[in-house]
Amino acid sequence: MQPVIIRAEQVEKYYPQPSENRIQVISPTDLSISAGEIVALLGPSGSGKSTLLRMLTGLSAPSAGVVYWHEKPISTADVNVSIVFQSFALFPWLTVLENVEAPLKARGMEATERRKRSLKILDTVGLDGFQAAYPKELSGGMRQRVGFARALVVEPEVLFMDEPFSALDVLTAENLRSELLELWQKKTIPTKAIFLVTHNIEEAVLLADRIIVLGRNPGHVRTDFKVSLSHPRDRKTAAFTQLVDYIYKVLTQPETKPPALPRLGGKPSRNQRQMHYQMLPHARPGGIAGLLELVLDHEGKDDIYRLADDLAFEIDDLLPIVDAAQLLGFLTVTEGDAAITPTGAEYANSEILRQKELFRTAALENVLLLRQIVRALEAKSDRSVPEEFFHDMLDEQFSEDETILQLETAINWGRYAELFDFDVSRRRFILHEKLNESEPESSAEIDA
Ligand SMILES: Nc1ncnc2c1ncn2[C@@H]1O[C@H](COP(=O)(O)OP(=O)(O)OP(=O)(O)O)[C@@H](O)[C@H]1O
Repeated sequence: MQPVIIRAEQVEKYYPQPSENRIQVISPTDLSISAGEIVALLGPSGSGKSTLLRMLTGLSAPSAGVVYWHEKPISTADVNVSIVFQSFALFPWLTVLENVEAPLKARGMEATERRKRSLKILDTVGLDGFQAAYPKELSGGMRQRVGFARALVVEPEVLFMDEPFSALDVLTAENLRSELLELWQKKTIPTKAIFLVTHNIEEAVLLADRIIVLGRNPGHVRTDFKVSLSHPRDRKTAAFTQLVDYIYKVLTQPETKPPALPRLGGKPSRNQRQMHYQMLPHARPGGIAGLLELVLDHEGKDDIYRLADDLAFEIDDLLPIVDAAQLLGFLTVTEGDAAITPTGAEYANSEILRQKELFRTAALENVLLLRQIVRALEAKSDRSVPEEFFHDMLDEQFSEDETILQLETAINWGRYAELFDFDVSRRRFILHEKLNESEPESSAEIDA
């Protein structure tokens, strides 16, 4: 067991109000950070990730509870941490070298020693030759390298990062992430633990040894688990995708107790494979069409957070719509950037009947549950099947609430695509007339 460096005991954060009520941001929370681990903190907007980070670093005092640093209250301990911010937070009037020297200067280090250390760390993070440049002369990626150099130059025992890669383009972010991981794994830096706040599930799974998911209203730990995948981690492996799917599911079902972590690695079991296809994001076709039109308006590609901003949506409300568009093959998402596919663009540009046709083809190709419903309906001479039949099937994999939501979504999509109808009073699926009359070839497609 590695020693615990930071331990938060029943820490809370609330803001007093003029009235008697107070705004509770973090409810009483226990959390610790041990040597040797990279901990990623995920959670929806406003769940208190940055607030928790600030309390763990000593930047902000908890309203109640205590943060211990090597078992000493943080207020009296000799704390050695650095923080890397999303916004880089560099001094624009100082050169790269002066920016990196600043924290050493603040600690009273003598000039020659501090220059020597700063030049060495600039070299380590790939900024050799840029000492005399000013931040405004640098690209975002280079600026964040300065941010890392400035954080690492003090040789922090714990390195804190608050969404350090989210302001960077995809390739730069990927590059910096793997360089940081290399420094950490080869022990080029003496840092003993890393604490990363992120919105990016894949980033957490790529880097972290442990992932904590916060819930909100008020902020609390929903789940805290170890990631047992070995490095380097490959996004394309089954284990990686299973873990990303699992976290996604936890984040999009804030009211449900997180299920047990799936067994990772190897071939996914039949159930896991099915779940991968059957977990329908709770989105409506109208929402999907709206999103695609907006992406098309933004020249076919945009950052998901910017899209959420434009729509005045919480990111967590937008994610199921993005996920649905992705599942249908209308959108691809890489590292937070959504790009419309040719079919997606055609869908966004078409009139309603053509849209339905495109949706129908995409749904039958990509959504196992819809294929299963249509196939079952076609197999019946009266072209109708009770809802209960699918309810029982889904019930084996999902909670009761989720089963109902899955069926609601399937009914919504199936009706819109004119694949089938649903008789609410008899709770029965009915094969859509048009499908029988005008598309006899659909069963071949369904069997494919
Ligand atoms: N001074 C304050 N007074 C009242 N409420 C505050 C104050 N500072 C922060 N909050 C609230 O605390 C909550 C948590 O904020 P915090 O920035 O820690 O969340 P977060 O999970 O990091 O969010 P994001 O992912 O959007 O950065 C938010 O609802 C915010 O509005």
